[in-house]
Amino acid sequence: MALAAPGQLNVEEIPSWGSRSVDCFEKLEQIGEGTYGQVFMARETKSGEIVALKRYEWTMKRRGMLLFMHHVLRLMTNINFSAFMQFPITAIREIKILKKLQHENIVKLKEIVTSTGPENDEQKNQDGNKFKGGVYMVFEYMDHDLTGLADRPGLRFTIPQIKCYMKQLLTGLHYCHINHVLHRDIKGSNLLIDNEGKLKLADFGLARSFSSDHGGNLTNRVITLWYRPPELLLGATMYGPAVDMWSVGCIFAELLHGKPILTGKSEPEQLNKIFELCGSPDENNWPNVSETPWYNNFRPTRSMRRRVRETFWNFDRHALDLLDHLLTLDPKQRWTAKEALDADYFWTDPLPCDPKSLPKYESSHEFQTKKNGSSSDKMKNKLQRDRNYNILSSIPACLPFSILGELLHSGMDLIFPKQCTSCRPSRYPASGNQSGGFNSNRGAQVGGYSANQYPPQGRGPPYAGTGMPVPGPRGVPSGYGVGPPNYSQSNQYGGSTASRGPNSMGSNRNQYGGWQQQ
Ligand SMILES: Nc1ncnc2c1ncn2[C@@H]1O[C@H](COP(=O)(O)OP(=O)(O)OP(=O)(O)O)[C@@H](O)[C@H]1O
Repeated sequence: MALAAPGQLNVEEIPSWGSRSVDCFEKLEQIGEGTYGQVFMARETKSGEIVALKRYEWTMKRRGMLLFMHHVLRLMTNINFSAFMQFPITAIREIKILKKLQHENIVKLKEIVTSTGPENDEQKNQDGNKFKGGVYMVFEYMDHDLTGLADRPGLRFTIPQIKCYMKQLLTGLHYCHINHVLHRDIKGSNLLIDNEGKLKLADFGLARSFSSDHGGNLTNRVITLWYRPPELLLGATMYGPAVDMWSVGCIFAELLHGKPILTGKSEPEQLNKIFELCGSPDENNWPNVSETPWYNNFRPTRSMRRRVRETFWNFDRHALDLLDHLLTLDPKQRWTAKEALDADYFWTDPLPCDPKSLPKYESSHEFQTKKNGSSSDKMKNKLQRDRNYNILSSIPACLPFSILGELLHSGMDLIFPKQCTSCRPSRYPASGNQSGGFNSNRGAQVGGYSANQYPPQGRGPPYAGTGMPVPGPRGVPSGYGVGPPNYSQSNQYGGSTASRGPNSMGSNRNQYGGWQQQ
């Protein structure tokens, strides 16, 4: 059998997904810890190809439910799961959606492999009812995630580099949105980057399909708190791609500012921080906001004015313009991915750099950078807290049927066109120069990035009116209710010269890599 070239696992030669054992791979190192299991760097023994294995382990005590899930799985993924029926819903979603999405800015799911049976006799004797073993999703290996990369001591992102990453993020997201998929968990640790400078969206465990005529009833407790838009925090259950665009705005500001900008520790606090920065919502800046389910519970008692431009006065005008349109309270007025890609920011000097010109770093994932910074016990506890905070960890216990309903619905309205072609010590400080045209100069302008941590993912307990505390977001001091956020005014990089010259990410402003629009 011919050896697979890197990036080309022998998927075609594999009879069917799920039929191979994980023993075909040699485990090298743990690189991630997610809600349901770990992520490992591994080598396929035959081909030598390096991949990432995301392991799902789930036990289910009730056989009826198990059989039901098996049926659902078969219906939704066309994969025969008979050998490994214990499987979380988030994984079903991820597989189903990733099988359909094929794009250079979306991580490639290559195969699914299994490990059947109990892991050891002790476990087996403890509870004979449990179904043990695991299911592993085999992904192309990516050297970094954005959070891990940005956490590297001394690493500075330049403005062309930030533009390059942002452009790829928007490109991948645009592809998702035109294919009616909402990601619903855009954050740094879900943006994978390889040593070729390619950025890819990952972790589609919370993703779902949508249609424009969708009647609503989507869950509003999705998206990691710091990146969650105001409409979800106000209880909206009818929403669209704009939710992802808010997260993009948060990431963009974070890249330039040097640290996360909206770091609430609870949903009410998060809303308060949003209002302090973006102003209080009213019928003028957000028509029909008063109709959002929790508006009366959370509407600010005092009027606050929008302070985005004055807070980030040190960003250049094009960056500010883009940020202003992304961090727009009203989801209907928020820029789409396409509008953002058309923004002057990406078409003026310094232009986005060529991804290939980016430096090659040693592998860095959030899990590893955190592990290096803390004892392994602390790390375990922290990761456990994060997991507890993730709504998905509670699905089997309290929300199976509602989520399943949503899942089934998503199975019905998933619409794909026939041919879809279409970041802590002090990060990114200011230095260097700017260059125009095709920009391979990474030493140009830079933003700032400094110590802070991401919050745990997802949806916490109900919080209506109470400000119910949720597990803390990784060591962020509370600023709740004590006035505007304390943004440092650093890393100015203004003075762009307008230029529509050739762009390393594509020369025509309105052409995004051969996508099929719909
Ligand atoms: N293909 C990959 N290549 C390299 N690293 C990866 C890959 N996929 C995931 N990782 C690493 O593993 C981490 C966790 O992966 P992922 O977010 O998919 O798991 P998860 O269980 O959904 O996590 P969470 O519950 O935090 O959302 C990522 O942040 C990344 O560092």
